[in-house]
Amino acid sequence: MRPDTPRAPIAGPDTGPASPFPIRLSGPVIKGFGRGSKELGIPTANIPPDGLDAYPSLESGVYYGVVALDPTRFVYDLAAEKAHTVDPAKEEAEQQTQQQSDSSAGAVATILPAVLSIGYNPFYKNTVRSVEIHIMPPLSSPSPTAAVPPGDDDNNNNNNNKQHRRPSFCKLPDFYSTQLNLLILGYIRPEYDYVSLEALVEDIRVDCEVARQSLRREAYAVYLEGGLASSALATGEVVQDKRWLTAFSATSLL
Ligand SMILES: Cc1cc2nc3c(=O)[nH]c(=O)nc-3n(C[C@H](O)[C@H](O)[C@H](O)COP(=O)(O)O)c2cc1C
Ligand SMILES: Nc1ncnc2c1ncn2[C@@H]1O[C@H](COP(=O)(O)OP(=O)(O)O)[C@@H](O)[C@H]1O
Ligand SMILES: [Mg+2]
Repeated sequence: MRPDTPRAPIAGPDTGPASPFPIRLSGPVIKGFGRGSKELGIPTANIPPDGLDAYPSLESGVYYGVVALDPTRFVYDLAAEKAHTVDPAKEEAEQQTQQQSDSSAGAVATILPAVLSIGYNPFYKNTVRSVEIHIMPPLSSPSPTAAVPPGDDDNNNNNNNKQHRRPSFCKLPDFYSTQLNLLILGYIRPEYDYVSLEALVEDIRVDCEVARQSLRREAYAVYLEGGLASSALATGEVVQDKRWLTAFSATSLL
């Protein structure tokens, strides 16, 4: 059960990802148990856990990192702060008629911050291990999971309703079967069982904020979109990791 202790606002060393991080994981987005969006209001993109075989001592728990999705299937427009999916069949037809496509011709993947859980979801007592990734808006956008200051709670204004506003989480258009690349950069906490669904949701909300604050540090921000620009911490290894993160083979169109 979750211990009744306060949460640290940042996780992992300030100097940047320490061994075994960064860990590269990749796979198509698969179906989970269908609880994330429906029960918790927190969609999680599940990928097969096979890639973890290379890290047999990696413990179950909550981690933060950065993700990219195959841009021939899913486009996140940073300037417009909007996302849309691409229908591969339509794209192919357009390419055959030599028309220029706005979305996928030479499209480059956008890197976004993420928080993820690896394990058996003790609250739900799963018997199979899952890797579930919640993608967040860029750090330059307002955080949907920021704590609501006391008094700003809509449901508590002007009446005696004791109900608190449920936190909102980032919701994107569905991108099942799209190839997802993930770099895990740090560990946040173990997975717990909870006294209630609300307590689980609140801890995941805090995980999102811990991940965002942790990724804001220079040695982690270099992994994000535009993060290499002026940093002395942008080493050759970081460049290689980002190249891997945003590389998608043409076969993922099939
Ligand atoms: C950041 C994060 C932290 C999580 N922490 C826990 C946890 O401590 N205990 C738990 O049982 N499940 C945890 N979960 C998993 C949720 O219970 C899970 O996302 C939900 O069951 C949805 O599963 P589904 O994708 O199969 O629908 C966490 C998920 C995320 C994204
Ligand atoms: N911010 C987000 N992070 C991850 N997945 C998202 C997000 N927004 C929408 N999705 C979509 O929601 C799906 C996951 O929803 P979820 O309720 O967890 O279903 P499942 O149990 O099938 O994983 C993802 O596969 C993806 O298509
Ligand atoms: Mg899921």
